[in-house]
Amino acid sequence: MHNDGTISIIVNGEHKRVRAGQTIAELAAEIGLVPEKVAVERNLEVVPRSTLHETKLHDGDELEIVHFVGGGDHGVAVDEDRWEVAGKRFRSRLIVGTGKYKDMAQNAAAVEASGAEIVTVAVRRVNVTDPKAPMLTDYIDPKKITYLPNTAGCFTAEDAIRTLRLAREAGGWELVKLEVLGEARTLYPDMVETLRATEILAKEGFKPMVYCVDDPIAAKRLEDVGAVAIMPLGAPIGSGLGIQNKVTIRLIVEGAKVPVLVDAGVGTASDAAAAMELGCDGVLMNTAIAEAKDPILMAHAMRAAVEAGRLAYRAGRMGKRRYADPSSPLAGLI
Ligand SMILES: CC(=O)[C@@H](O)[C@H](O)COP(=O)(O)O
Repeated sequence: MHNDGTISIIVNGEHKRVRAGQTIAELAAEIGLVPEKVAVERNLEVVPRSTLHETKLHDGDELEIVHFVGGGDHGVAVDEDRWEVAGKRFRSRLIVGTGKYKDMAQNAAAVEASGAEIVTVAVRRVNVTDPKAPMLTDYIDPKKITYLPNTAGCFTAEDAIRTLRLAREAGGWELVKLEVLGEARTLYPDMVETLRATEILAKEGFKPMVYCVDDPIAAKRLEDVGAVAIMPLGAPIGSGLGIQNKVTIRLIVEGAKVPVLVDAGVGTASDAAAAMELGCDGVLMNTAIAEAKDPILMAHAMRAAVEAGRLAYRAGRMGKRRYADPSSPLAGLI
């Protein structure tokens, strides 16, 4: 015991001074736990819960005190997790497309089920400005959902820039998704044209999120010329093949100072989870939801997968081993 009437103990690995004669229940309450809902080990021995109110602490005790399952709040701070692009914050890390759906109503229902806060719209194909024709904005409220105009179908920098200038004139959009395709067969991005367009658009005040190859050096160049997000393909657009090169996606994530979102090629929920487990900030997809047998159910699945992948990334996966390792230690078996 110390001169001031306290004793030294270790609680959950941390040194602590407490009043001599204090009970374990009092200590639990002091550290914010409900004594009736804790499990306690003292000096590696389990302390029965029924005795916590009378068991006094001794100098040098080492305690492990935790809320037992069902007793405490094991919730994870999912809701506090946000990502940010060009100064805008979002909770959902899933961006969905607006092509290939049966109709706009089905598209809207899928967006709702996905929990997405951003939809991307091919401004050359989808009507968002002519009130005389069916408008997507009648189904997906632009006050609640951020519209991200994209340049789908553009094969030159000039084409893409012209499309986005028109979009800005019509709807005021500055946060845009740039894609400049190299050829119709593979729909691979033309990186020379993409870099050129990114630089011009950024100088004109646009905030381009840029579809690109899964190449860490190209990603750096894009960032240098003003891309506000890097969007490497997981696999060719509409292929549903899943992430073909996890190594390069991881390298892009490690090197980027702006958000990285896998764009294109996701086929099913595990592909989306894999992208998030690599540390991507989000995933953009269209075909996997729109062409599922039940697009609304798939939108739910994608939402869950993106959230699960993100949680797993934050949690930090265990290391891989070459050989088995027993789940219950074998040492000390009788
Ligand atoms: C780059 C591009 O066009 C993508 O936004 C595409 O629309 C999505 O690709 P998936 O249809 O493969 O999800």
